[in-house]
Amino acid sequence: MITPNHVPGRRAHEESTIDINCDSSTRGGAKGDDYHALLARQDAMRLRDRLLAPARPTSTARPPRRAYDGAADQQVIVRNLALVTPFGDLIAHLYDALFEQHPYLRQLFPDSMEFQRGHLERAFWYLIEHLHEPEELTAFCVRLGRDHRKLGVRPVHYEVFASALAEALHRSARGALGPEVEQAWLRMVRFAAAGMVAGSDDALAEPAAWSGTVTSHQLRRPDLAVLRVRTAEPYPYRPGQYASLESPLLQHTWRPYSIACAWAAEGELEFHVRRTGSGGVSDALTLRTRVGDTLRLGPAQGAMALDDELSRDVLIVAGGTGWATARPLLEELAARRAPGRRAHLFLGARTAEDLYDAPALARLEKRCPWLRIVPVIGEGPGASVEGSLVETVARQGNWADHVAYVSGPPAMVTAVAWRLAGLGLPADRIRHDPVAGTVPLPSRADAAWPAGSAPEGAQV
Ligand SMILES: NC(=O)C1=CN([C@@H]2O[C@H](COP(=O)(O)OP(=O)(O)OC[C@H]3O[C@@H](n4cnc5c(N)ncnc54)[C@H](O)[C@@H]3O)[C@@H](O)[C@H]2O)C=CC1
Repeated sequence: MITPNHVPGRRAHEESTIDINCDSSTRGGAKGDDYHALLARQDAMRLRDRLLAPARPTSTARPPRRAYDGAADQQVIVRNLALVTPFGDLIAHLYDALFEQHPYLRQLFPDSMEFQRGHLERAFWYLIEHLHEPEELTAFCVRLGRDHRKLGVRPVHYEVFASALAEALHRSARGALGPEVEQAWLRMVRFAAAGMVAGSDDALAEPAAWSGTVTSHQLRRPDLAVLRVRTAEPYPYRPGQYASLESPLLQHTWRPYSIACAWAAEGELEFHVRRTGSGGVSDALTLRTRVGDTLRLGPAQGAMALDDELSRDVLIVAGGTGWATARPLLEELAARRAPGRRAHLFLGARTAEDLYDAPALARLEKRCPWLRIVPVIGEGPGASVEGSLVETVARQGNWADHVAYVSGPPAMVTAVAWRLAGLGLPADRIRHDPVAGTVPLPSRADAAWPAGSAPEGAQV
């Protein structure tokens, strides 16, 4: 079996710290916590090496690796896709091979691999689609590598992954895979891995994951909770970004939730969670989490932050708990809006009671005369007479000169984004977080969700 000691190109300081094949018996009873303690020690050594090494540019400033001809590999891979699709089978073979070769790695993954497989499939499609754009691909992989630290993934695992992929490609192609196709796939994955390692290296000075204590838990609707969480260490983020949360009730299962406050007053972050079914993270966070419980948070992510220059009027369209993304943006706007600029908030809710954060809305409305708030109620008392959220937005303004921020159910985000694009708003001014689904969006911001995460209710 491959161990880190056999992995080519591995740096000396990685040799002594982690044996990825270790299990509880070989580690004298070491379980997941000890594994993460080992990783933290390894990170500290990598950081020390880095600080003592001569200065080098960060990944964002790093020039693209010109030697890699991604476009050529893209052609080879695309021409031979039939050999290894559907990816569902390839990915099943891949994880089988990975866990056969390195059983210890199984404990880094959730019990159910369903989401994981979906994410990897999306990641493969994303890689293949962007292989001719190395800069964009590198930026994506750098972000992914930073995020993967929370999962316990370390540089050495990428080569192990490539080896399992090679095995899976052959199993999928049933002996018909030539060396040209195999090598194109492996070069693609190693190119991505190099970006992820760079992202992980750049993030060495921050925790792989933040520990947070629940300080408040309010059930605002039978299926909707507002939680406040105080992190042990400062948690850097920009208003509009999201964090992946892991509950101790469902280890290794992470779900993204917007950080619903612009600033962490007294070190506390706010999250709004709608329960989407039984047994999942949203179920744990709404119905089975109490004050005093500890959650883990991945690094803040997402491209929904306000521009540095606020030179345009702003349109915000939010549906349901998508309000959690909208609220911090408005709070930040209230603090640094350019004189004369206006903002419009269209907030969709199933019923009037589902406007679950009415006091915060009322405060904003009172404080911000430049803000127009349009609640769009789906049914019952106060139901909108203008139709759906999308229709109401389309009817109530000329949005072509605005910058728009859209958050909510994936189908809503997709519908609003297309409608706004149809009304003349350029795609690069329609901002939204990644949307898992099969319908393409007008912008190209719909990159794959980070591994181990998916929006609650996402149609992966
Ligand atoms: N909790 C959080 O921090 C965040 C959650 N989200 C996502 O927002 C969604 C919120 O779910 P719920 O609160 O249950 O919202 P919901 O299902 O109650 O929908 C809220 C509103 O969105 C609109 N809408 C829903 N489906 C639509 C469709 N197919 N087309 C057009 N408009 C539609 C309607 O106006 C509806 O009243 C989830 O998918 C979640 O992943 C997004 C950002 C942050």
